Formats: sequence, structure tokens, C-alpha cells
Amino acid sequence: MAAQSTLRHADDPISILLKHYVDRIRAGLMTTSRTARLLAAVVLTLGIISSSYGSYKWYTKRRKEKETGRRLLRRNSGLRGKDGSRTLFVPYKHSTARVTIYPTKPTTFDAHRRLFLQPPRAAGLSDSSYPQVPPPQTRPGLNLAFLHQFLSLLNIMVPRWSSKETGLLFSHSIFLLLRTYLSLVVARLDGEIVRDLVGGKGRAFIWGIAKWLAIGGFASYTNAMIKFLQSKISIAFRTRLTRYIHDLYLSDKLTYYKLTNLDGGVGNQADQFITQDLTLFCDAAASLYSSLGKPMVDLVVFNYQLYRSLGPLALSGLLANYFATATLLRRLSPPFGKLKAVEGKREGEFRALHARLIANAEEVAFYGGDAMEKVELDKGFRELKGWMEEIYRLKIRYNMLEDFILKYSWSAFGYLITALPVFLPAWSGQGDSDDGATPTPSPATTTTGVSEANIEHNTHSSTRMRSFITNKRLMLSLADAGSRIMYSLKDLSELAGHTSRVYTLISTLHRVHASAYYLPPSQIAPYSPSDIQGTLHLGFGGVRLENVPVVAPSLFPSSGEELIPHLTFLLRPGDHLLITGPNGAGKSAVARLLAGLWPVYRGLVSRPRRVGAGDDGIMFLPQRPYLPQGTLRDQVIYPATAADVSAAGRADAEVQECLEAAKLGYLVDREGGWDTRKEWKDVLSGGEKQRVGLARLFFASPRWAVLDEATSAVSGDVEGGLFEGCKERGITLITLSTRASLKRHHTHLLTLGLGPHGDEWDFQRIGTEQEKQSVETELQELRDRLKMVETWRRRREEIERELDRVWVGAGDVLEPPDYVNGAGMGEGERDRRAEVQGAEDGDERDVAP
Ligand SMILES: Nc1ncnc2c1ncn2[C@@H]1O[C@H](COP(=O)(O)OP(=O)(O)OP(=O)(O)O)[C@@H](O)[C@H]1O
Repeated sequence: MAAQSTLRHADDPISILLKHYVDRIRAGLMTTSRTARLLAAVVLTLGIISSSYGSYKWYTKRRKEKETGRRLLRRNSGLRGKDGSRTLFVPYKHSTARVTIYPTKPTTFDAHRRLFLQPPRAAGLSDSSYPQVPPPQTRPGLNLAFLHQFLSLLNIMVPRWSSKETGLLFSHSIFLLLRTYLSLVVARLDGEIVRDLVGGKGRAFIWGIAKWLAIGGFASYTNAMIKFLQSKISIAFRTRLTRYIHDLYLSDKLTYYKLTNLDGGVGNQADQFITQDLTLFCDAAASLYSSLGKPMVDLVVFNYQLYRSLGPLALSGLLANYFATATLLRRLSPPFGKLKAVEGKREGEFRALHARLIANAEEVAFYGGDAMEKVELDKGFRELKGWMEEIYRLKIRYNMLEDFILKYSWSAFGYLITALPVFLPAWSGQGDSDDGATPTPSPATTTTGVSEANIEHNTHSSTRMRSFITNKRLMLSLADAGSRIMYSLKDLSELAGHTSRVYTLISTLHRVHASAYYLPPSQIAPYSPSDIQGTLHLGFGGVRLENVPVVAPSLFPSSGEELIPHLTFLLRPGDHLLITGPNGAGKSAVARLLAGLWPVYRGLVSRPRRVGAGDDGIMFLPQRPYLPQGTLRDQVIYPATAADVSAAGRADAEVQECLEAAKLGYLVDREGGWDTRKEWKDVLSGGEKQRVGLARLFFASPRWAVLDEATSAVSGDVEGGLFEGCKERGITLITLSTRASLKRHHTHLLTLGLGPHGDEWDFQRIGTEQEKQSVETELQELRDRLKMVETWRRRREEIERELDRVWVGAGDVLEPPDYVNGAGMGEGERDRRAEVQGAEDGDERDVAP
């Protein structure tokens, strides 16, 4: 009414409203005192000034942040927070966006270990006598194990009630409820529109269409939001899980190394688990919420509505129908969970083959091994394809049954139910309502039989028509909801497969992280991960091994192979050690023990505390130099980051100095500056790569360094200078090499691979009496061998002379001895010998002078 009245005015209603308020303010100002007006003016001015200042401050801060972001992005760097958080800047549109990553607290890992390593017995995930044994992969499917696994993962995905994910799930639920409500409204409106159309009520019909369009617009927005929130939830889950996994995987416990080399729980497919399986799991989990949550709500609401309009009989029929079909489908459905889990594994194997080829492309190209690699790749793909085809074949039968039940048998059932009020009004919910009381012809005949004389009859018919349409739509929605639930059963089984993969990954990571290899004593194999009794002592001023067996480990739960039974030596700062011995003697194994890669099964290993720079640091340069992604600067400062270096106040000049010390000073100009990014492993030569390793060592300047053939590709003229450079910087060297020429740069020598079985060793100071003695003994041994060779040569000449005299003497053929004539031989053999002898004699005769 108000709208109609304003329309009668000639003036614009907005300007009238504005005028009204201006007049009111003006009247108010007239009545206020001068002081109050002054005060108000001052407050207003101050407000304007402070808000302008605030905006200016905000703007300059934002600009500074953007500049910092651009600079750090260029330098491949970030910021470190006091709480251990890292702030990274990532490219976003034309600028940068700030991302802060908080590390997972160790207490969270401790709390979760119970979920992943000690699942409840009821879940059937563990050995009943030793529940702490990490769960073997149970058959993935809809069972208690799946429930436990999913809830455990949910603990990571939604860590708190106050977390962002809860908010997202809540908003998603609101939109899902809204959509259900809108479906109800649409069902009712549908009935009304048809009723008005049949009743010939033009105005009401048009108004109905208008409402339909308005609701349609709102419903489309709701649907779009549901999809958007579903994707947001999936990404949020993935972010939580990925960060959690990365914190476990890249911990100081070297989980990333031990996972493949010692545990083997996920084979060498950790990458496949973290990228592919995790994504599939998060997508499936997020979509399940809407694909299962919405139809569930629909089912309750629509069933209630149908109960009201169709009565208890219809509802019991509906429920019985659900139950029967769900049971049937569950019985006949193939094990989708298990199939999905195996599919993931096969995908991983195929991907690993490709990753391997990319990593070794140069070697394969040199050998021309493409044909062989192709065979392997084709084989891998054939296996994957076979598996996928098997799954699709299994799905045909199931999909057929599913479609028939959910689409056709359910609609037929729906018609039967909606017909209840028509044929059995007394049984339906409308039994005593007046519009259902009249025995009627079918709705179709009613619509054609509208006449002036039978208004009451028509009213009843159109009401019945409306309720039929509404019920039919409700039935359709219900059938849709029911079928979506049934379809989701399949999705749920597939989710069980993905859940099992992700759960297996996280529990294996926890097992490696906590070294939780508990087995009953009778099942512990010697030198297996369950049999680690030695100690790795960090924070020692030198390097010491005491009665340590050097054992090449094996995957859990097998035994490792003993290379050296007991190794003992002690080095103090300044004791430069050369470890030498034949290939495979266990030189690198000693480095792996010191670095903590291989377990100390027995005895004691002591070493400086940190791996890396500093006075309490020990740095390892491996045989194959590793070049990380990033700038040229990153190659030299690795494993430190640009953030660490700038926090320590170290400049590029220092990095340049280290490059020069490694005889690589030309690199910065050649490659176009410190911020150049390239695929460095392809750009640098073998020797250059090793020298970058040395430059890294100079930059870090640790107290100790272990060089594992780290200069094998460096030219001889440079190598000596590099060793001396290390020593000048106060670095004590432990060099692993087969080249005895490096002895002159060291003070101690450890020789491995001695003795008949190659498991003995010798440790001594270079240049001592004992060492001279041992070199002397070695030389004497060589001289003796040489003498033996001389003796044998002389003896051979004597024998040859003797033979000459025996067989051919001054041109006459002599009688051969008896044994040559074959005394004591068989008849046949004697004849053959005689024949051969005859032939030889003939030859002799021909050539004899
Ligand atoms: N990750 C591993 N798992 C199990 N065994 C290993 C592993 N790495 C090496 N081995 C085995 O340990 C033994 C010692 O290897 P190591 O690399 O220490 O030899 P090395 O003396 O350094 O030889 P080279 O001079 O060829 O480098 C070898 O027999 C090798 O097969």
C-alpha cells in the first residue's frame, strides 16, 4: 500500500526522503549550542585526519609488503617467524600474495600416533596380540576399519571446532538445507501452477510463474554455492593433510630417506600417495558430504511430507523399498574400495617408471636404451590397462541393475504410492479430509470435465490434481534423493579405497618417524629395524665409532647384511682421515652411519650435533652432487635458504669468494647473475657440480666434513688446492676414496675390505713407524712376488730347453718315453694316441732341419 501511495506523488520518492532528512538535520543544528557545534566540527576534523592517516599507513605498509614480496620471490626466499612459522610470497595476478605456514606441533604427532599406530582392536586393523604393530593393509571396504581410518583422517582435516574447515562445512550445510527447502517450495509451487492452469485462474497462474522464476534464480545461486563450497572444502582438506604429511615426511628424523630405504611400507611411491591419492581422497570426501548429506536431509523431509499427505502405509512401503533395494545393491556390488586401492597402486607404478626415465634421461640416451625403456613402459601401461578394463567390466552388470532399480522400478513404485489417496483414501493420510471423500474418476478425466453445473465436484478435482502433482514431484525428488544415496554407496566404497591408501601412508610415516618397529621377541630378526640396540650420540667434539657393526640394512622386518663385524676408531679435530678400500667394502656405509641414515644396530657412534654449518656441525658431500631448484645463489648456500643467509647478515660477496675458492669464480658472469634460475644439473659439467659442492662446504664452514668421492671428477691440479683450502678453513676432513694419492692430505688412514672375506679393517696414523713398517711389508711382499715370477720364468725356460732336448736332438727324432706310448691305456685310446703321434711325428719330420 505504501508503494502505491508514493507512486501517486509527482516527485521522486528518494529525493523526498532525502529532503526530509536534510530538513530534520537542519532543524536539529538550529537548536544546538555553538560549543556543541564547535566540538562536533573538531571531532569530525579529527576523524577525517585520523582516518586519512590510517589509510596512508595501510597503503604504505601494503606497498612495502608487496615490494618485500617481489624481492623475496626473486631471491627464492621467505621470512621466518619466532614460532617456527614460515612466510612465503607466491606470484598472484601482477603482484604477490602472502602465505604463512605454521608447523605441526610435536605434541599433535604424539597424540595422533595412537590413532595411526594403535588402532582399536574392533577396527580389525592390527594383530590382536600386538596392537601396536602398524596396521597391515586390510581389505578396503565399508567396514569398521574404514570408519576408524576416516575418523582418524578427519582429526587432521578438521582439527578444531573453531577451524576454518568447520566454518566451511557449516556454510555448506546451510546451503544444502536451503536447497532441500527450495525443492519443497518448488514442489508445492508446481502443484499450485498446474491447479491454477487447470482451474483457468489467469492472474494466479501468472503470479505463480513469476514466483517460479524468482525461486529458480535463488535456487541456481544456491546450487552454484554448493559446488563452490564443495571445492573449497576439498582444497582445505588437502591443504591440511598435505602440510601434515610434509611435516612428518621432511622431519629431522630423515623420514623421506628411511621410508623407501628401511621401511618399504609404501614402496617407492610416496610421491604418488602424496599427490594423486591424496587429491582423490579429498575430492571424494568433500563430494560425499553433499552427495550423501543432501539426500539424507531430503529423505527425512520428503518422507515426512509424504507421510502427511499419503499416510503411514505409503511411508512403510517406501521405507521397505529403500531397505530391500539397498540390501540387494550392497550384496551385488563388486568390492569397489579394494579395486580403487589397487588401481591407485598400479597408477603409482606406471608413474614411477616415467619418473625414472626422466631422472635418467641422459644415461639412457647415451646407452641408446630407448627401445628397452619403451618395452618396460608399455608393460607397465598394459598392466594398468588390464586392471582398469577389469573394473569397467565389473561395473557393467552393476550399473545395469542399479539403473533399473533406481530409475524404473522406483518410479513404478512411486506411481503406486501416489495413487493411494485416489484408490484407497481410507488408508491414506487424507482418509477423513473432505476432498478425498468423494469417489472419483481419474484425475485425467477430471481435468476435461469442468462445467458450470458441477463446481463442487471441480473444486475437489482440482484440489486432488494439485495434491497429485505435489506428491508426484515429492516422489520424484525422493526417488532422486534415494538413488543418489544408492549411487553414493558406490562412491563410499571408492572413498574407502582412497582412505585406506592415505591412512596407510600416514601410519607408515608415523612408524618411521617414531621408529615404532615393535614385534614379539620371537619374531625379531637380527639386524632388522626391530633390533636396533646401538646409540647415536650427538654433540661429541670429534668422531668416534666403538664396536659398531657396519650393516647394510634391509626392509622391515628382514635382517640386514653385515659388512664389517666391529669397527672402532676415534678422531679429534685436526685428525684428517682417509677411508679407503675396494668397491663395495663399506666406505659410504660409514658415512651413512655417521649421518644417521643407517641405524646403529650395536655399539656407539658419536659425532658433532648438527648436520650442516657451525662449530658443532658436520657436513656430508655425497658422491653424486645434488643441485636444488632455484637461483645460482641457492646452489652455493644450500642447504641454507636465502632467508637464513640474509638473517645472518651474509652478503653475495661472501658467496662469490667461496665460488672463487672452488675455482668457479667465472660462473656468476657466465650464467648472468646470482638470481638466474636454470636446470642446474643440465647446465654444469660433472667436475663443476662437484666444485659447487666444495663451494657449499666453504660457505657453510662446518667443523667437520665427510667427502664421499666428492672430488673424483675434479681435475688433479685443482683437487689438492681444494683439500688444502678446506684445512685452512679449519675443517677436519673424512675423505672416502679409492685413490691412495689423497693420503698426503690426511693424517689417518682407515683401510676397509681386508682379509679373506673382505670384512677386516686397519686404522693407523699416516707417517708413523707402524705405517712405514706396513708399507715396507707391502713392498717386501711385492718384491717377493716379483722374485717368484722371475723364478717361474727361469723354470719355464729350463723346461722348454729340456723338452727341446728330449723330443728333437740335433735333427734326430728321439724315442718318446713310455707314458707317451700309452702304457696302461685301453686299446682304442692307444690307437688314437698313436695316430696323433704319427701325425705329429710327420710334422716334426717336415719341419726338422
Ligand atoms: N641402501 C642400501 N641398502 C642395502 N644395501 C646397500 C645400500 N647401499 C649400499 N648397499 C650395500 O652395501 C655395501 C657397501 O656399499 P658402499 O656404498 O658402502 O660401498 P663403497 O665401499 O662406498 O663402494 P664404492 O667404492 O663403490 O663407492 C655394498 O655391498 C652395497 O651393495
